[in-house]
Amino acid sequence: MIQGERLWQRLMELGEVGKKPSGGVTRLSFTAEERRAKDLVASYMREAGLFVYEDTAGNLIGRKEGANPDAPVVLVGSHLDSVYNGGCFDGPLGVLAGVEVVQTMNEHGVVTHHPIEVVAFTDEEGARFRFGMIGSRAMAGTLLPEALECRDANGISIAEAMRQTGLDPDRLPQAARKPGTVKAYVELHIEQGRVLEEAGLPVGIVTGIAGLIWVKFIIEGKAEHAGATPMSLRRDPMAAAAQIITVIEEEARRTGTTVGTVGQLHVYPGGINVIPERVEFVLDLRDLKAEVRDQVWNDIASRAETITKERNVRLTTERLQEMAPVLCSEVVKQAAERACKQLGYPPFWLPSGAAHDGVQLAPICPIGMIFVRSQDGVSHSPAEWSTKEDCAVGAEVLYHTVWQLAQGE
Ligand SMILES: CSCC[C@H](NC(N)=O)C(=O)O
Ligand SMILES: [Mn+2]
Repeated sequence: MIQGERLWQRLMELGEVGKKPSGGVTRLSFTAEERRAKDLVASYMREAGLFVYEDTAGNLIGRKEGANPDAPVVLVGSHLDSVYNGGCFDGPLGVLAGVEVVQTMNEHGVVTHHPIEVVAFTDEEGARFRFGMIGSRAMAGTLLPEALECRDANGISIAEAMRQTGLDPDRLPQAARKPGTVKAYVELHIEQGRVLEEAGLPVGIVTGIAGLIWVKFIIEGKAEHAGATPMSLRRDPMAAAAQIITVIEEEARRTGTTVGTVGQLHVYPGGINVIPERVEFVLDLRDLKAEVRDQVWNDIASRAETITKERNVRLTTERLQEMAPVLCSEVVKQAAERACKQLGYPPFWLPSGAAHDGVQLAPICPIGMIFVRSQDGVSHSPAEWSTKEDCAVGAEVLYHTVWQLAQGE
């Protein structure tokens, strides 16, 4: 039913927006690149025969009316923003597959009981500010006004960034969906891991989404001369940071299910011949079980305290964001299972180590996800890749899943 070639062409065209000479895509929220991406996707949505609008959080939405326009809407989509130097599938595949699904329905005169809305959520990745999922948090009504004071590396707040793109942050709460107005949320996404590739399957059904915490570590010591300061007299925050990052790896490995990463580290003042005054880094810690993740965090925090006391440096930690693990709903999983069987693909269930907007929507509606195989499991990199065939299979499974959810009462 769906047109795999059209989906692929749109994916490749959108992938050029924000592409850097490195071949990676950088499309941060509330930037000119993201605006260009939204304008391009809005044009696809209009080609698909959708009513296109943006809500007050900047979420781009294309609506296909239902036989009963007052029935709760079936939401399908993902995000268009990226990490720094990312790939062209993480996010865009889910949005463009959603457009492909409703365009195919319109082209075949398919009318569903429920309206369907394709959504491109604002800032899922959290690459620009200290937390992510701004658009889906706003839609769920959980984004507090004070969160908009959070600033990026250039000191620009979310509120200012919104104003720069023509949005009024004071109106953001209007993006919240009233309880009972969303029947379900379904997202197609690349797996970003290698489980499907190991299983030799193009698609999988997501059982649950891992819960994460992002914690900023600030370690303050004493800036001194690298050559004239004996090792025994130093209060070196970099050496402490190195020891703590090694502890993070040790503690995360211990459970076999937890993952701990430090991908961002800043050194002040940053001179080759200067023992640093301050070192800052952010821990990304995740597990499918909150209690396991939190126990690992407690162990890391306790050992970090001991290390910094022994080294006579000052440790401050700041929790930037926290998301509880979320289980996908039976109603969506079963619809996806029927879709796989209908299309001749063995249903295969797997968890998501990556976080997704469905985590934010889970309190207001049933959520579910379908994964498409990632080549070598690579994501958040220019090497991120899925084949045209696998993307088409994913979109086909999404079509039959959304169709079932939008038909029933
Ligand atoms: C704001 S949390 C970051 C979300 C991001 N999601 C994906 N799919 O890469 C991640 O899992 O890193
Ligand atoms: Mn991502």
